[in-house]
Amino acid sequence: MPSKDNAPSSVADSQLDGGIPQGKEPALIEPEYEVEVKLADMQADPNSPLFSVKSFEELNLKPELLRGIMEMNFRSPSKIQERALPLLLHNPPQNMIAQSQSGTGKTAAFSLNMLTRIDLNNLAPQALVLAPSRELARQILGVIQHMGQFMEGLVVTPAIPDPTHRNKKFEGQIIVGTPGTVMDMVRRKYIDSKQLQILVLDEADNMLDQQGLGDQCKRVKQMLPRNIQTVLFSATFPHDVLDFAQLFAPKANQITLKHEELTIEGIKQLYLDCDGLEDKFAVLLKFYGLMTTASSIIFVRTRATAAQLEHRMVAEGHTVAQLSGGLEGPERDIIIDKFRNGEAKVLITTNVLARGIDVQSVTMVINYDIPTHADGSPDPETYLHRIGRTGRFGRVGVALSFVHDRGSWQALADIAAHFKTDLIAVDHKDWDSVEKMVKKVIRSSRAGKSTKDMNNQMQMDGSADD
Ligand SMILES: Nc1ncnc2c1ncn2[C@@H]1O[C@H](COP(=O)(O)OP(=O)(O)OP(=O)(O)O)[C@@H](O)[C@H]1O
Repeated sequence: MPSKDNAPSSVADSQLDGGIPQGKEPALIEPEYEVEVKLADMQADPNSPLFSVKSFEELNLKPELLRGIMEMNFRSPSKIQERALPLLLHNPPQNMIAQSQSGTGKTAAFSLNMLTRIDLNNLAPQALVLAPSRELARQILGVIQHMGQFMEGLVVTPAIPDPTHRNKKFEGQIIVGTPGTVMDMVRRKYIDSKQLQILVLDEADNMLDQQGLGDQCKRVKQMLPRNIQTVLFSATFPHDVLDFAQLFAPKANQITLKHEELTIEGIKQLYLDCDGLEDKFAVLLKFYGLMTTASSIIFVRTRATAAQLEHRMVAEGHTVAQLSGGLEGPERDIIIDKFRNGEAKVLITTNVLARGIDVQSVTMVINYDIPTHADGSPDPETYLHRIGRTGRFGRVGVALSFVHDRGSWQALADIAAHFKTDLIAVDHKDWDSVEKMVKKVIRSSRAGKSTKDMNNQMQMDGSADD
């Protein structure tokens, strides 16, 4: 990010001005990144071919599970799947702490391990997944069901707040839930924990955060069998949380990312400098005048801002949906489902949906408020998770952050410095170039262009094409 005194470079100057050819839809290619593998067994060689696979077939999966993967159109494992799966599936089961960029297929990695290890003839819970939001828990449940669709007898059960599921046992080989509900249900013996063999924490750094869900997750774990295989996945593991993660999942095999590999090259990170709060809203409206068809998520800091923004945007004639923790569960389910199926194109939300949500049509993430911790300091992890709602599995996407005063500008500059990335300034006095850029990314995304296709094309074609 340039200093505030430097004249901002307009989007017209940016890389985004390459022309994208229309043509056949290519297979998506994961962005390049390196992972570091540290094995619990110090004698073993982490680079041994035993601990990496290049195809799903090499994993000796059950045929019906392999069929499920093919049905999902997964042609080959992603990098995290290549490295994590042999370690997860190895016997005797070992704990794992694994980090990989957003949208690179962590869900499939931990789901395949569970689907491989469960006994379908036994309806007692054998694997438990904890996720930080009901939306993410429901999404993970959907992935497991999709992947296991040919496994006869498979039952996957949600454990999220549900008024229709009172005083009933939770049956099913795999339970996916949020920590509060799971803690309550295990304690009251509605979830029988005796035969649980696997515990997965998705978004593990968030789940182990001592200021937030850490206490609940710790209590759940204390009620589970001692030798349970504990699997922790996230795109981010700040150092202090990693220390606690190592206590939570002792002797774990570890897969980590280099710090500078954290941001995804397919997500074009831009920012817009506004003249105060009212101007910020006016610029947002103007921006949405350009954005007619693509799906986007607008992140704000508080529930009150989410509701207010919804109200004001609707009054201006925009069709938007709003989801925050203030709404009841079933209402939240309706809203996210509407967004997933494209009925609502714009979703205004808080950090409740910052993590994990996978809606491939999202081409744009807007940080209307820059993410900060409760004490007001910048929150780079949340920034990374928020922008990771676009650019999924090698797709292209745009993350646009609004700054409106010295404080928000500094917070964004600190976040950019943290990830050693440059943010490109959008000149909102030059709406023509903004419009061109937005349309180009939307078009590439719709055509299923991968990051590589787009970057290659940009190198070949330096000038604007429309
Ligand atoms: N091997 C694969 N081949 C093709 N697509 C895949 C493969 N693995 C996963 N995907 C797809 O990639 C997308 C992102 O996967 P997933 O939601 O698991 O990402 P993630 O790493 O958990 O991201 P986040 O950190 O945001 O939670 C999904 O739509 C999924 O279907």
